[in-house]
Amino acid sequence: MRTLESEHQMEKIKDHAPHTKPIPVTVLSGYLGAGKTTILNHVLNNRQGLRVAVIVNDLSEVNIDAELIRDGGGLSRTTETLVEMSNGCICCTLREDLLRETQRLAMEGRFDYILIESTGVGEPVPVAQTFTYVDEELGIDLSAVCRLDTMVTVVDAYRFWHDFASGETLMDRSQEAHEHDTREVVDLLIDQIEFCDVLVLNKCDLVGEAELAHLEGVLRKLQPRARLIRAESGKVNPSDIMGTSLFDFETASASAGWQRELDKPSHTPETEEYGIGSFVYERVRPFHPSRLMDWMSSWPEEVVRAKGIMWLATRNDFGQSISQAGPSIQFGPSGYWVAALPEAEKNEILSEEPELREVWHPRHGDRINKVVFIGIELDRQRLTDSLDACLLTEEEMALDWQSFEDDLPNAEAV
Ligand SMILES: Nc1nc2c(ncn2[C@@H]2O[C@H](COP(=O)(O)OP(=O)(O)OP(=O)(O)O)[C@@H](O)[C@H]2O)c(=O)[nH]1
Repeated sequence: MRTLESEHQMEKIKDHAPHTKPIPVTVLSGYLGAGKTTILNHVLNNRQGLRVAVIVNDLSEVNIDAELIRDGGGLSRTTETLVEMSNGCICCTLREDLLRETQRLAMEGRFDYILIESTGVGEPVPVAQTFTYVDEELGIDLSAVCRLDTMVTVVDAYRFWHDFASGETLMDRSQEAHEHDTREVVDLLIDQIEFCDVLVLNKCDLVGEAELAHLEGVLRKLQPRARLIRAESGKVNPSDIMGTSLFDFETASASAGWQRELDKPSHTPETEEYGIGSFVYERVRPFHPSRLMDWMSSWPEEVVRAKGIMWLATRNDFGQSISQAGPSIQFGPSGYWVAALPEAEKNEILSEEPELREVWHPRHGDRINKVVFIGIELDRQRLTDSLDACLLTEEEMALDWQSFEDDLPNAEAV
């Protein structure tokens, strides 16, 4: 059944007359060594006659993955193309090259499909954006010649928790994309997981069933929309990652587990598989900066991911963004509260946004603490109580809020 469906899907791709219809594109992301090249080779060896062009991006000068694909025997030398993009990352320094090369391949008119392997330290959002906007400077509109079909993220089932908890930066591992790259490994893992249509959990041969099921539960919570596929040695059905038509920029941008949780009208707790749960902390009262700082420095270990907006008494005009994944915590100003804007501007926004009017507080406007916590065996009551203890007390509410000590980070957070 699956094979027939899969053949049908691949036939449908071939039916796209390459000269008239935009060529579908799949992008493979995933941290270094997760198995992207292995999957690519497997798919190329099982591509059922599709004419595929491949773009392989490598940070180093020598494009090892390109060599592996050439040696993997998946591509026919005469009819297919392997484009190597080395010495940079297609999500930043080589973005222009990606635009030009993809356009060139699409316009050649001899391919049914384009497969792109991103570097392990690449972020999927900017790569996907490349397909959705018109580059005025270069005069390239990729959407006219190709169509982003599927964003795939490969996760290494064996290394995941190790990388997640390592607390290391890419620089610590000499894996930085450029000299000012200060990203943490865990933030990259999360960015890749939260923005995709298909999650391939690879290297399942190296992990026991119970651990796999648990990891799947966590991934589903972090990314509820994506299709989740287990794989060993990159063996996925090509139709799982090609011709799915799953990609849509806006949908993908709103598909992270925390986002979905925030967007829900009510936050009733759901049944928890393997103890993996989430909840939203919501209070219309500002935090005391030094108590919040103490709270953050002993961050509860059971929280895997937290994201949201915080209201700090000492920064009454700006909402503060909080984004945590494992040991990485990013905190800083994210934008003006509407309530802090000049009267005319505030009224204009309020007249245009009925949803905002609905939640508007008579005294504090849109100022609020709203944070999603995703974790394992979360003790909601304890978390709630400990956060409540960081809010201003009745007495403090009547004091001058600027008099409180504030040593929290003040740089813009992600
Ligand atoms: N045990 C096991 N090893 C695997 C599996 N998939 C891939 N590997 C091995 O893992 C290593 C890394 O695989 P690659 O496919 O090169 O990973 P990648 O994501 O392309 O790596 P980078 O290009 O460095 O980002 C290779 O030695 C593969 O043979 C798997 O499912 N199980």
